[in-house]
Amino acid sequence: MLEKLKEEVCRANCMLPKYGLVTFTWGNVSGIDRKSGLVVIKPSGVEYDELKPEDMVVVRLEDGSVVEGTLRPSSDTDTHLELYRACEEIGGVVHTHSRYATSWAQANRGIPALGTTHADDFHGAVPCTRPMKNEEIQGSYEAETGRVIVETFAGKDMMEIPAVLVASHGPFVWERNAAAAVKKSVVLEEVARMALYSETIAGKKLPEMNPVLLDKHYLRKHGEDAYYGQK
Ligand SMILES: O=C(CO)[C@@H](O)[C@@H](O)COP(=O)(O)O
Repeated sequence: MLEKLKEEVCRANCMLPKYGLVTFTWGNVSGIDRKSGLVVIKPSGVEYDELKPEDMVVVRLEDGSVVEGTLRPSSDTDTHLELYRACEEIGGVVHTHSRYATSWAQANRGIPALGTTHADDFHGAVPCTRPMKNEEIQGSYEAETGRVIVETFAGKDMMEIPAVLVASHGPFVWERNAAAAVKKSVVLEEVARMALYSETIAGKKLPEMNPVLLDKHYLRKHGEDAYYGQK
């Protein structure tokens, strides 16, 4: 079942250590097959260098039930599912505890858009969620995490800023497929690092960049009038 997607998702998971986004098994990638309503995700707690496509777990988008796989799915599966349910355009989701993005999350701060490196990929600051309430943490924690993310994006296009920092936790990133979501996670980590350095050099919390420059750079790469790269 979904052999190609399993291969893609397995490969995408193996990219996490390659790009320095994870320590031990602290991250997961999933991908969705919208036609069947099935999600393929990494098994929980398995070392990346041991992962094989056949180890991937297939779950139902509707209720998270496992339809194929002998291993337990990622502990963050319910958060991934909430994101897929909230936005039809999402095809892949990544969660890591990458050092710089997680540091901003632990500071309960979003990553401000300070320059064009950020604007090329994110059409504005990457937000940080509100802190979760005790009843949310004690309830269906992972699903509630997904709901708090979705709440953070109320009235916004999730594909224009395809990342969030969950307060006191870490980043979740989404894109049209699993590989693209990993690539976006690399960019997120890089802009998180740059924003930290920028504020350190300035010695203060910096204001957001000029919105005209933000639009210019974002729209060079996205939308109908994009002209970056080759046709
Ligand atoms: O948040 C954590 C650990 O605190 C998890 O995201 C991380 O270890 C990955 O877990 P899984 O191996 O995907 O279950």
